[in-house]
Amino acid sequence: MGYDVIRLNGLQLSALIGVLDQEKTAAQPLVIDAELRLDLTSAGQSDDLDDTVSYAAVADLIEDIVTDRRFALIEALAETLTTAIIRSDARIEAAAVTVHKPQAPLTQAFDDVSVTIHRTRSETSESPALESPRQTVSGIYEGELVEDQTSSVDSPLTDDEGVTLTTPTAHLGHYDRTSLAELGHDDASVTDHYRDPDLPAAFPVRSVLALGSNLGDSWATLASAVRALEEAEDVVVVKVSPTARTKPVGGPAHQRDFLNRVVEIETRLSPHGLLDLAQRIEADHNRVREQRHGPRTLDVDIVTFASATIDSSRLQVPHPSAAGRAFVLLPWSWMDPVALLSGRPVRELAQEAEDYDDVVRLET
Ligand SMILES: Nc1ncnc2c1ncn2[C@@H]1O[C@H](COP(=O)(O)OP(=O)(O)OP(=O)(O)O)[C@@H](O)[C@H]1O
Ligand SMILES: Nc1nc2c(c(=O)[nH]1)N=C(CO)CN2
Repeated sequence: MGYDVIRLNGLQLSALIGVLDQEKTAAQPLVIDAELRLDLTSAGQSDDLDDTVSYAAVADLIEDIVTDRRFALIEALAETLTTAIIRSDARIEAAAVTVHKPQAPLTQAFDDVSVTIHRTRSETSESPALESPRQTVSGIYEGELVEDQTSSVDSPLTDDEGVTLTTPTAHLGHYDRTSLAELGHDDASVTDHYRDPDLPAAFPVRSVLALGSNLGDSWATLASAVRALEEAEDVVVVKVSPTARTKPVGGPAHQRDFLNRVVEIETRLSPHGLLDLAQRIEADHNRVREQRHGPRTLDVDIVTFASATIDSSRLQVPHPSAAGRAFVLLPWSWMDPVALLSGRPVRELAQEAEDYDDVVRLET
């Protein structure tokens, strides 16, 4: 599938929206942009409206929500619109909505203020995979941060009474920009934190891992590696990509095709702690390193770790080769159609990768 998008830009509406009293009684203009990601191949070929999502229907949906509901924050409106758009049609894989508030009550002259929310279908809480981490967010983001930070550094995660938590999901919250902004932490401070790759995370962070296998029963090995991640302490598996059959990139000739998958996790492990876990899982699956890029029962690479850039003797993040490997990028984009790597859409990077045509999706 290509990188297909329907865009509706500059939809002009007015609404009662804002935190200030004056905004609760007088409507003000809003401008809304919406971007929908879906496969437009059949519409492009059939020229039939039934094969696509009508932008007019999207405009009506947005207008209904803006008119019928009241929000204090443009974040909340953008979130509601994004989720509603994705749920309005099963073919929409992801959506992004920007809400501009050009007459926001600021004392300074300004051009525009806006918020953009990106969501994939799996993030709109229809997916059970995301529900457990999201349910646990409040404990971490509503005032327990300081205790969490100190206790997470060198002791197992504990609850309020100091009892060790037994379920891996119980202590992990959803990490996103809004939560950090609310706490006065921006991405830069999070990135700084990981400049010491041995420091465990103060926040549960998202990390993307790439799995590959071309020796033994690769299908079973990848399934077992995902299980090992699910069972690992301090890790919650959030999403798992479909499996790809891929031609070997580099390494000796006449290797078998690989099976590749990508997994998104949330973790409080340090970057080096996560690398140790990845290497333990490789070792448990009889990984023997013989040749660079040679056949392997299991390879587990860390592709990203929050927004960190890490360059230690053992670990480079983002993984230095990931941006050019369709065998990583394509499964990642199937799992998360709006994923970014170093600011670039993963789907675009995949299309530019030399091995793009050598990747076959095996599952829906
Ligand atoms: N992001 C990363 N993820 C995993 N290993 C990494 C990463 N960055 C550096 N390394 C280091 O790379 C070393 C070699 O890893 P490995 O044997 O898996 O390489 P490879 O699979 O042959 O090649 P590639 O790293 O290109 O996939 C590991 O011992 C590890 O310390
Ligand atoms: N198709 C494919 N090619 C590779 C892979 C892999 O996982 N899939 N891993 C490599 C080294 O990690 C080298 N080459």
